[in-house]
Amino acid sequence: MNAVVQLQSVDRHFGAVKALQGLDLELKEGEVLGLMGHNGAGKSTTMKLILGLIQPTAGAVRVFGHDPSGGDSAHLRERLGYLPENVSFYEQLSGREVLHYFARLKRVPVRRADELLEEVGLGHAVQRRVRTYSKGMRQRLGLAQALLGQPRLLLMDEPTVGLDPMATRDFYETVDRLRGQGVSIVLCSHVLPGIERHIDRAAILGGGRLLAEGTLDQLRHEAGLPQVIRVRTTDPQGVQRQAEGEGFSTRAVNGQSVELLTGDDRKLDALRGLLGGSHIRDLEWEPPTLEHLYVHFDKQLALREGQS
Ligand SMILES: Nc1ncnc2c1ncn2[C@@H]1O[C@H](COP(=O)(O)OP(=O)(O)OP(=O)(O)O)[C@@H](O)[C@H]1O
Repeated sequence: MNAVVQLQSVDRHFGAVKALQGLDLELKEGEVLGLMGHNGAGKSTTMKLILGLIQPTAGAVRVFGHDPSGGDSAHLRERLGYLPENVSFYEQLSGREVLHYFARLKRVPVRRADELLEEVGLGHAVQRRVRTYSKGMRQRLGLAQALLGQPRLLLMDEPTVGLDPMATRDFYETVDRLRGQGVSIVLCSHVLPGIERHIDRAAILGGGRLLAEGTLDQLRHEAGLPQVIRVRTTDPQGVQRQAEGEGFSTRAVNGQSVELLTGDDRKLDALRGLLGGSHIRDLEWEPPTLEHLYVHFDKQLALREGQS
């Protein structure tokens, strides 16, 4: 698979501020990357570098094999869709007028703009002025704008902020569909609710550096966080005794449930031991979520900074 985006040893300084230091990042065709990080971690700077809006202080940025701020930038932008964090439009125009305007800029037939307005669920409000739109409606209009022109690379900053649960679900369906069509996507955020199933890899930035990067499984492996098996039981003390006898850590929860903590290597042993008992009424297994992993890697950064 070809690399659509490639950042090699990228530094970006703003005066004394080292916004990015030695960043290596790659995105392949049809891949969805979640770019995570705390406020000021360097996410927007990374997006701006990929968009060619700014240049690296050191290192190289390549998008479809070209320098995004070089001579091919106009051509590259036709293959790019961007949803900025704070979408703002001409307030006096209607939703349709706004999207027609962007369609002309991107040389896309306005008919496509009308279809997109329907697809993002704004069909009923196309004639209304944007200044009457709610936050979620503006976000939907931003999405439609980003999707104009069938981009092959989509960069989205906090795409689900302001969207209600149905719109969030629709958004992820769109992400899945585009991924199926080979579009490469960067979803940039702190941590987005429900994002796990829709990304191939996550990259966690902190203090301008890449703290961790990989599939969810790779990140779980690297973090080595315990998996939690929560058991509802008629005999919590008995379950705790047995599990601890087998070498697992446990904790009691609300007198009816027990949580058993296990590493990935002993997960099946733990489950077998529990299912062999007769007092189990229900069982839930909770592997570390992306949010747990994010907190873990971010804490490690804080610890390192505390030590230095
Ligand atoms: N134009 C600029 N001038 C000076 N400093 C800047 C500029 N742009 C970004 N920075 C600094 O670079 C660092 C990274 O900023 P960036 O906007 O990339 O973070 P972010 O991860 O997108 O944060 P947030 O989640 O708050 O949007 C911050 O310390 C920020 O203050």
